Amino acid sequence: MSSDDLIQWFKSIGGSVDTSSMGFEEFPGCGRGAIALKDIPQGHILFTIPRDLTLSMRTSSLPSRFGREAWKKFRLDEGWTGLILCMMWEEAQGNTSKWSTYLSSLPSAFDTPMFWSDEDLKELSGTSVVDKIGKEEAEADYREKVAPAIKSRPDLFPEGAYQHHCSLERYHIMGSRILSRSFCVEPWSGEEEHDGAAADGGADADAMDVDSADQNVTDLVDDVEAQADDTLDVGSDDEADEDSEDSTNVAMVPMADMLNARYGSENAKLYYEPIDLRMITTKFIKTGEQIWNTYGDPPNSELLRRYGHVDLVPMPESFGGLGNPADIVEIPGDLAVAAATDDKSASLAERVNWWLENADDDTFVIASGSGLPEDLLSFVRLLLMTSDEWEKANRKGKLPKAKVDLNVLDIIEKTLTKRMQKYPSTLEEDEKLLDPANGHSLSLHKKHAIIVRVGEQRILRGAIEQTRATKEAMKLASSSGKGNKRTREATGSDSHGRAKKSKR
Ligand SMILES: C[S@@+](CC[C@H](N)C(=O)[O-])C[C@H]1O[C@@H](n2cnc3c(N)ncnc32)[C@H](O)[C@@H]1O
Repeated sequence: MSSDDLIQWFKSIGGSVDTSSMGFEEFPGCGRGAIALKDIPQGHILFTIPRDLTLSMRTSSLPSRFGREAWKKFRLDEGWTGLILCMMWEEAQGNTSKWSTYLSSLPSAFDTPMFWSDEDLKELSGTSVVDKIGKEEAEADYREKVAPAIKSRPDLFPEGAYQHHCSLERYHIMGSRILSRSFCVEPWSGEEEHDGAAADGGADADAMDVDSADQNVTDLVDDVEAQADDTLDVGSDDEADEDSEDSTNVAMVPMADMLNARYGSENAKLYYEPIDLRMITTKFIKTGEQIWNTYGDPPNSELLRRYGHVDLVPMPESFGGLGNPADIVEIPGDLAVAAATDDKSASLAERVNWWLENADDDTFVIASGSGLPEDLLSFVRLLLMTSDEWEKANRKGKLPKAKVDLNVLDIIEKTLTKRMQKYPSTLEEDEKLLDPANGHSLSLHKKHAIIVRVGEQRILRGAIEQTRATKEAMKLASSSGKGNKRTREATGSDSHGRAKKSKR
C-alpha cells in the first residue's frame, strides 16, 4: 500500500499529519521510513494519533463481544495472545473493521530469527538470541489458548471463513508485527471506566504522568529527559517485560510505527496526551534527513530478535570500526561453575542453589567497555570459598563482596574462554567473513548472525585481555610489595576495589 493511501486513511479517521514537514520514502536496508521535507525545529508536532485509533485489547470490540469472564478463562488476558486474536479477528472483518486499511499496510514477511531455517539458526550458536526466539512457547499458546477460544465461539469465528485469518501462520505474523511495531500505551485517568472486557488487567491510571492540556510543545520538549521513562519507545521492553507488562497496554499505533530507529540517532519521540498521542521532534532536523524514533537502543542480539536488523555505527576509538555500542555478552552461571570445578570433584550445587535464592540472576552481563560484572565476581568468590567461609556466608545470609584476587581472576578467565568457545567460529574468522575486501557473498541472515557474533566476541576478547592484564598487574604488585592501585585501574574497579556493575 502506498504511504499516500495510508495517510489518507489516517486523516479520514481522525489522525492529523503535517505533510508539509514530513513524508515517507524507502530507505535502502531500512524499508519505509519518515523524511524531513523541510527544516523542522525541535518541539514540532509531526502527527497526532487519537487514542481510539490505536489497536489494542482496550480499543478492539472483540474482548467485550467474547465476554470478560470467558476472555480470562481462555487466558487471553496473559501476554500477547489476546491482542493477536484481536488483530486476527479485526483483519477478518475486512472493510467493516476500523483498522482494515492499517492492517493491510503491515508487513507479512520478516527477517527475524523466528522465520529462519534451521541451517541459518545454526549461525546464531553461542549468541544471546538462540534461547530467546520463543517459537515453541508461541505455538503452545496458540494450541492451548487461542485455538480453543476460537472453537468455543463459532458465532464470532465461523468455521471456514476464519481458517485463513486465524491460522498458526497468521498468528506468528501478528505476533511479529507486535514484536517489531507495538508501543506500550498506558491509559489516562478516566479511560478505565470505558475499557472493554480485559480492562481490569491491573493498569494503574495514577501511574501515568499525563502532560497538562495547556502545556505548550516547547515545554514538552524541554521535559524530554524527565519524561524519558513515560514516553513510548517502540519495543524498548526486554524479554522479561514481555511477560510482565500489562497486556492491555500493548498497542499498535498507526503512523508512529512507520519510523525507523538507529543507535543514538533519535530525533522524534511519541508523547502521551489525554486524548491523543503525538510524535514530536526532539531535535532540529534538516531537510532530507531521516526522522528517527528510538527502539531503546538495544544490543544487536535484541534488535535482530525483535526487528530483524542490526545497527552498525562508528564505535568509540578504543574499539575502532563499526558496531553497536549497546552490545552485551551474557555469561551463564553454569560456565563459571564448570570452570571452578574443572580441577575439583567437589559439588557446588548447594552454593549455586543458595545463590539462586539470594541473588537476582544466574546470567551475568558484560557490556561494551564496562568492567567485569560485580555479580560475576561475587558468584565466583562464592564458588571458591573454603568450607568454613561458605558456612559463615550461609549462616549470615550474605553474598560475597565483588572483590578480585588471582584465584577469582583465574576462574573468570577460564569462564570467559569457555564462553568464547560456544561460537561456531573464531572472532578472526568472522571478521574476515565480514571484510568486504575478501569478497564473501553472505546471505542477509548469515551476515546479521556474524555481526551479532562479532559484537559479542569483541566484548569477550576485551574482557579476557583485561582479566589477563589485571592478573599480571597483581602479580607484579605482589612481587614488588606495592599496593594494588594499578590492579583497580586495570579491572575498571572503583575506589573500593569493586568492579563496575555492567549496564543492561
Ligand atoms: C517500526 S517498523 C519501521 C517501519 C518499517 N521500516 C516499514 O517499512 O514499515 C520497524 C522495522 O523497520 C525496519 N528498521 C527500522 N530501523 C531500521 C534500521 N536502522 N536498519 C534496518 N531496518 C530498520 C526493521 O525491519 C524493523 O522491524
